[in-house]
Amino acid sequence: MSIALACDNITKSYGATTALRNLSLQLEEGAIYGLLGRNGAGKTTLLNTIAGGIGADSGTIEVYGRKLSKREQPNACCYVRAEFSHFGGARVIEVLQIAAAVYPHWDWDYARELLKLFLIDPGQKIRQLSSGTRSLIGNIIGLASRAPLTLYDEPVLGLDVLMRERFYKALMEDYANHPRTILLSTHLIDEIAPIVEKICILEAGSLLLQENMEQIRMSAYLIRGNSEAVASFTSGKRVIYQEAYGRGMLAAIYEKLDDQKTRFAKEQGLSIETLSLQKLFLYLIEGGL
Ligand SMILES: Nc1ncnc2c1ncn2[C@@H]1O[C@H](COP(=O)(O)OP(=O)(O)OP(=O)(O)O)[C@@H](O)[C@H]1O
Repeated sequence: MSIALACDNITKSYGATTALRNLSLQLEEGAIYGLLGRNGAGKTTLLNTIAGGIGADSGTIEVYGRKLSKREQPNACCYVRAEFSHFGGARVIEVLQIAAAVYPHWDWDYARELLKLFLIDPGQKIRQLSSGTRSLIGNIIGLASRAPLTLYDEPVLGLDVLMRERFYKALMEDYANHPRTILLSTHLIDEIAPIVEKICILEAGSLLLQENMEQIRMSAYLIRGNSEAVASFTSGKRVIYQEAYGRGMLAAIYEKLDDQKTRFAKEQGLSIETLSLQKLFLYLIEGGL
């Protein structure tokens, strides 16, 4: 599997605030990645640094094996910012014409299809659109650009549930037909869990976890029961969070459990549940263990 993006040891500070701290990250070609992190974790700074909008203080970025110079905007990359607010006086169609000129793989038929899907009048001016619809313009550009590396910063921010579902479906379908590398930040963690193949969690400017969703589904569990039994079962396993729970204990673990181990836990009177991505995220951040 070849590497689409390699960030090596990136640090970026804004005055006294360090937004990215010695961050290293590799994205494989042909995969959808979810970029998670709480407010201020550094997601936008990372995306904007990759896209060349911000220069890192140190570290290197390679896109498809080519090292970028500071603030270089990689040709292969389309970066969709959180709130599309450019060219307020221009009409939607004019903005798409600009995008068509910028992105070599642009697909006009698909862009028109997306305008219909998202119920957008191409003759309307950007500044007349609601903020959710403006986000959709950015998403149309991200999809129709077919850029080999597409970065979305909170693409569903401000979208109603219907438009969110339409966007997720369009993303999945188009990705299936035109595989590329997509990195997508969001706070709606459980919504993107079925869509992304891998996740990257940022915490305080560093990469806390990078993992396949498949691996997460097999490894993230919540164990509940009598304190001694929980302690004994989780001993030697990666416990990411624990707390007193009623008269017993609750522990979130990150460890593959085979049928034998699950059976054994149940025999000890413990309850075992798989953790959703959102819960895993919460326990990782809360626990810090
Ligand atoms: N232009 C700026 N000047 C000063 N500090 C900044 C600037 N942009 C970001 N920061 C700070 O850098 C840190 C990372 O911010 P960033 O916007 O990258 O986080 P984020 O993960 O995208 O957050 P959110 O989920 O809230 O959008 C925060 O502490 C933020 O306050």
